[in-house]
Amino acid sequence: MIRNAAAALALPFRATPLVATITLVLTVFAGVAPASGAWLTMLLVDELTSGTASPGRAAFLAVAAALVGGLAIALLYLGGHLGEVVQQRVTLTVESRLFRRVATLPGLRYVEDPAFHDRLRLAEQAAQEAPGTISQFTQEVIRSVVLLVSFSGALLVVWPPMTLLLLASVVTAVFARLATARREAATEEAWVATDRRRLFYRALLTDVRAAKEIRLFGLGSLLHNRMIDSLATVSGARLAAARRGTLVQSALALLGAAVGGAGTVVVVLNVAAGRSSVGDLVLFLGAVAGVQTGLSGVVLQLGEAGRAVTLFGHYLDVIGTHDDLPEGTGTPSHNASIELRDVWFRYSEDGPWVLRGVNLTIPAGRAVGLAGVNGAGKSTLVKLLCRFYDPQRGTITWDGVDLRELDVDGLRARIGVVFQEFMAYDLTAAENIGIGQAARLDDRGAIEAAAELARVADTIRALPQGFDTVLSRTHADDDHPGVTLSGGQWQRVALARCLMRADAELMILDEPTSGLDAEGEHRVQETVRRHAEGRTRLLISHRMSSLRGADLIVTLAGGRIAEQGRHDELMDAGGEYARLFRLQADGYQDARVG
Ligand SMILES: Nc1ncnc2c1ncn2[C@@H]1O[C@H](COP(=O)(O)OP(=O)(O)OP(=O)(O)O)[C@@H](O)[C@H]1O
Repeated sequence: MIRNAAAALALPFRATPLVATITLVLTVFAGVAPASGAWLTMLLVDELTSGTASPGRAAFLAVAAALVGGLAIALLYLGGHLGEVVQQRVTLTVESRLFRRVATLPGLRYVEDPAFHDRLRLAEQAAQEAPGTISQFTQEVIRSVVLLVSFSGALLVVWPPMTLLLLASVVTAVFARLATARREAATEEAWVATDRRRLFYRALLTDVRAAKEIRLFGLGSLLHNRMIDSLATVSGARLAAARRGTLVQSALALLGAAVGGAGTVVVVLNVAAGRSSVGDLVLFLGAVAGVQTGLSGVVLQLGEAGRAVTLFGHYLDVIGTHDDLPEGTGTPSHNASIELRDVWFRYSEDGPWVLRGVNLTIPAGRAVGLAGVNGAGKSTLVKLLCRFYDPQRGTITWDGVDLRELDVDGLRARIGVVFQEFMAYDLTAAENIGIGQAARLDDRGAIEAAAELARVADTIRALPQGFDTVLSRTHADDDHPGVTLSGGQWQRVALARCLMRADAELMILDEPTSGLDAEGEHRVQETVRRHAEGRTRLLISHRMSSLRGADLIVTLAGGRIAEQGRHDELMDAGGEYARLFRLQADGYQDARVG
């Protein structure tokens, strides 16, 4: 808690040292002003009721009291504005640090972990709320501490026990508020998973990709009910926490009023008995009102700040998250010969093994076809080659060097991939292709050449704004009307994106032509074959005919390599490959086909 609060408090000074310091100084002045005003008013009342009042002195005191009052208000506004400046800078700093950490996580472990997403949501919430809440609270505390100290000094002069009584009620209120804040933060943490489901249903209801199924299967009410149920559960829990907090606050406010009232009676009796002056009474009333108002502000904000500080811990956790893969430093050679030795892999410690001792050589410059039933582990193997995870046992080497020893960005720069679940970005056609090599995002020649290779260039040129057409209906506007491509056209765009990496030594194509029409598939395969000649290729497909021309065909079954060889060898062997090949070939037999 203390570590979180210290880090949160240090943030404004890190984000904008000068403005934060000026704000701090102004805040101290703003705290001193009310007590100075009350003191001057006491002197004025005593002057007027002394019986020997000097008009010049009285007028001076009146002007001074008015000036101090005006200055206090001006300082309050100025401090408020500077506080806003600090808050904006801090928000920028924390958001930047948070998402830099997320953007630079090398592996997929955290991104696939729901607990990490929950922490990230809490961290983002804290990053947005905490700096403002905490810096406002800090200002309030400084102002109130100065106020409390200065008025306590004044109270000590009038009636010392009152100072102790007020301080005691302050300490009680502070502890009660902190306990409530902790409960509120715990509520937030406990319900974040439920809230995640609410957001999931909410996103589904508005997702254009889900819209067809939601309508056809009539899922609208179901999803809506689930979303509202999640919301009701979370808001019920929040209300319960808030209710307890309000009860405690009200009780404390009554206690404060009783203490103030009792003190006032004592001082009034003292004035009536002639032991204190009327000025003392004025100062006392001003002090009690000032301290109670100031403190109720602090105590109210204390709840918000306490909650923000607790949640801020998640922000510190996220930015302090260690890489999910150990860092390598080696540069991969240009010779992409790949070797898997007894590779075992599973997605979680208690999950089933997906790969169970895979041994495979992918020779440099050769094409290897990979086949296997659904769930055999083909895409998993691709993810290991891209080093999104490390195998639990065994090694994968690139030209003899373990992937763990290579710089991960350097390794990935040498690989061009069409993933089975490729992304369709809501960007222009040129950007959708160019991001395959971000450094050449503006190289229109290279982008068009890649589109030609993937045989999608003519389709794109025919769009309303050619390569500048936004491939999205969601993010289009009047000036940039968007279009929706067909599934096969998108697949060609993804292939063009992969082909942007003209110098990639390893090309991985995971079902790259499954959505293409028969002629398109044939042509694309021909073009890719010619273009990728001499590079190491891993081709995954359920269409056995696509793999036929590969230098080596491998089938995965039960997490192991079941067979490998050239097409003719595997057909002669009569194993799983031959069985699947014949099955698919039979599907094309028709007496009318010559
Ligand atoms: N991110 C993940 N977390 C946990 N399990 C996963 C993950 N991705 C895949 N799996 C599991 O790993 C196994 C292999 O999946 P993989 O996607 O590698 O199969 P595949 O051979 O590519 O299948 P398909 O032919 O259907 O594309 C499956 O049982 C799947 O449920």
